[in-house]
Amino acid sequence: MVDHMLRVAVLGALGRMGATVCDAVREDPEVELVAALDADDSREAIIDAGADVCVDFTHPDSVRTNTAWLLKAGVHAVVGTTGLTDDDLDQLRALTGPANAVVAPNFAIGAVLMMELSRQVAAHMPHVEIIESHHDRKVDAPSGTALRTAKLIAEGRQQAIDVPGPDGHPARGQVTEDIPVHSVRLPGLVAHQEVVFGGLGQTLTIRHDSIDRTSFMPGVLLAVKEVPRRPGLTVGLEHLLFDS
Ligand SMILES: NC(=O)c1ccc[n+]([C@@H]2O[C@H](COP(=O)([O-])OP(=O)(O)OC[C@H]3O[C@@H](n4cnc5c(N)ncnc54)[C@H](O)[C@@H]3O)[C@@H](O)[C@H]2O)c1
Ligand SMILES: O=C(O)C1=N[C@H](C(=O)O)CCC1
Repeated sequence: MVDHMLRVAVLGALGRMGATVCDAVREDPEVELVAALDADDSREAIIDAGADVCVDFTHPDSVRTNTAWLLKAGVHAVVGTTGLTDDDLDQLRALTGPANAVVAPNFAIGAVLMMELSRQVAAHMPHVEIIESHHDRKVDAPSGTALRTAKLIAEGRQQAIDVPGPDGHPARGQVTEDIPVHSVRLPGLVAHQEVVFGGLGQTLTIRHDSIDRTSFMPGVLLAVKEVPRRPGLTVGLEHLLFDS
């Protein structure tokens, strides 16, 4: 357990999210920014700075090795970068022990609620498609949030009586967990998602919009403060919000 002000490092500090996280950490009196690193910097600086926790908002290609390195080095990891597969998560889980990790595809509280509500609705309205819309500099599609939403909806659908049959979904988005996901990439957008359910003579749409990257900061700071006391790997911010 940490008995001093929590020392925080940020990987990806020059990026859109990393720079916003650095500002948020600097403004929070309970935590201290001790290292702000980007692609050209050595990760050893995290150790040299005595960081307790490192936040990763880098790139889907680097997040696996960054997180494995942090856990082996005994630094708690808060990971917002998308692209980790279930196999990656299993491998990272096996590396926890010296340190813990919280991985979340979306740190916005509203997005977490959108995903949880979608899981609940899917038990009653299993016919569903996802439309996710992001800024045009985003490197991955579908978004991590959409993939996680599909996984949670698949869990919810297991409670449903009227499960949709395998009708193919021809050429309509990328099908994941038997759910078509449509990805829109446009300048002017930040991060948005609609989960559209259809039933007999009715639809239900759950929509979340991040209109500014500050929307993710309360969730990131919560994870930074919680990760030292959450043993192992925690996937999804909902566990920090809803689990006792
Ligand atoms: N979980 C969430 O709430 C959430 C929110 C927004 C974005 N994201 C995800 O965060 C990631 C980053 O998004 P962004 O918009 O900030 O991207 P970005 O391209 O603006 O920033 C990424 C930064 O990481 C740096 N970088 C790349 N490899 C690195 C490495 N090995 N070590 C250190 N720095 C490295 C880049 O130089 C860049 O400055 C994406 O995967 C995105 O999907 C997640
Ligand atoms: O801007 C991004 O990139 C975002 N990525 C996450 C995702 O892929 O779900 C979260 C929202 C913003």
